Amino acid sequence: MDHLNEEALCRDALQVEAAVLELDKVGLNIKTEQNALTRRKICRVRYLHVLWVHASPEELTIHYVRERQKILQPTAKVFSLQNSATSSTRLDAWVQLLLHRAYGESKSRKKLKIFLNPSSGKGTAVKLFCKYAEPLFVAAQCQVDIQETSYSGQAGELVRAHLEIDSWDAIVCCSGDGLPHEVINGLALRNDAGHILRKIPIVQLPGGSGNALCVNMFGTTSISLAALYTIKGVTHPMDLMSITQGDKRHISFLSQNLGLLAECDLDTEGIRFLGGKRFAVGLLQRLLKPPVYGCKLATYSASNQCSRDSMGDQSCDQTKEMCQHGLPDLQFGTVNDPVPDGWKLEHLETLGVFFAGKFPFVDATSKVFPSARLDGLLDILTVDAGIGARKLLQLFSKAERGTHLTMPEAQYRKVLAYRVVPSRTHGAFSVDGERFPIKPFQVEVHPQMGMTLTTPPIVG
Ligand SMILES: Nc1ncnc2c1ncn2[C@@H]1O[C@H](COP(=O)(O)OP(=O)(O)OP(=O)(O)O)[C@@H](O)[C@H]1O
Repeated sequence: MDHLNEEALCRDALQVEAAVLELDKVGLNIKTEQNALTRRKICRVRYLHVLWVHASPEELTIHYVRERQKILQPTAKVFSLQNSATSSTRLDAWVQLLLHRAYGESKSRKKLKIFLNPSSGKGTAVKLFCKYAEPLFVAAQCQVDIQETSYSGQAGELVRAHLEIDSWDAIVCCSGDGLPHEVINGLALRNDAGHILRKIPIVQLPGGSGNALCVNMFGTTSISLAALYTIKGVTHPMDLMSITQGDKRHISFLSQNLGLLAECDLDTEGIRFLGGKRFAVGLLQRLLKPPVYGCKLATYSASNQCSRDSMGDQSCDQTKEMCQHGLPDLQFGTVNDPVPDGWKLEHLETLGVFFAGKFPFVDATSKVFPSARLDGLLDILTVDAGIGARKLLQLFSKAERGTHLTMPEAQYRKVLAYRVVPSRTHGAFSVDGERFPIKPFQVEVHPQMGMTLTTPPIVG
């Protein structure tokens, strides 16, 4: 390396013993010489994959991941600085530059509260976490506080009572969508719910059968990629919803699902070992004789009044102001109040599917709400039970790509709030994938009242 001295190197390159480390637009290039005369070997590491870097007077260590088929393997390279002429100031500046490019806007060395649900999905969440996610958090120097839940409700109790919750950079649920639902509802019971829900990102590592939060925010079902995106993720607000039923108020972040598709989820618990495939099995079992879930539907939509978009940030700011402490007041009252003026009433006597949601994907492969976004509105899909097996199958196979809305049988609405009064008293109704009783319910959106993490821009 004699031909390369420090002056000859630009600010982005660092000479260490037997190697030159260069930072270009997309990553770090480690150029090592094979022997004194011959070719150089170049190892390229994307900034996304750099987890941590630290330097002592003797050596420089770079922790990064190697990606093979969506599985990330943490690894480290150590470079001797013994005979290096590089000054410590320059070394520090280079390390800071690399860390800055590796993390961008994302906070490095996050403090993470991690809940593992041993009963999620096929029951492998804990094993998968230990094998594919934890080593990445360790290599990235995250402070992790890991808790395997012992019973349903424990994570909710803990986040409700925890005094120093403000110090967590994210709450990570290695689970299905039920545990994030539980955590959000635990936070919602705090006196400072409005502040905390808005501040602390809730993140999912895919450990269940649906894993919709992870798929929507990180675009993956790989647990190691989701762990990397948690390490490198940037904060992203999410709309939350209040659902009132009887005298209770719950918070929902994902969906409300009544009828055929809820049965495919809730009534297939016996074939849990199939993982995500149990939804498809449930659908095939019901295709020829889909259940009928007639209901009265009242909706308050963007066309009834100005849309949330045209209201700009106003409604969001109002929610912010209202909920600095506990939850905001309900704008449309509860399900026990008379239906507010100006709502549109429909009687869907032969309804088969009622599905309302806030994110495009409801599980890893079903893009039921292709136009759902952070707009303060809720998307609703209804399908009549009498459309026939062929059309039903066509509709749900198209939903994989979100192209089902071109079918006239798929009724799609965007609303600010709605109420459903089911005709039945038994059957399947789920909120964020969790079973709820079949009773009248009313839902309204709280724009940007929640927080999560999304993939950093350097994912490209
Ligand atoms: N240790 C535990 N034992 C039993 N149930 C638990 C435990 N910890 C959490 N739970 C409950 O398990 C329920 C389901 O959790 P989760 O969504 O993580 O799994 P899942 O139902 O398999 O996933 P999916 O929603 O993707 O199907 C939640 O209501 C949660 O409160």
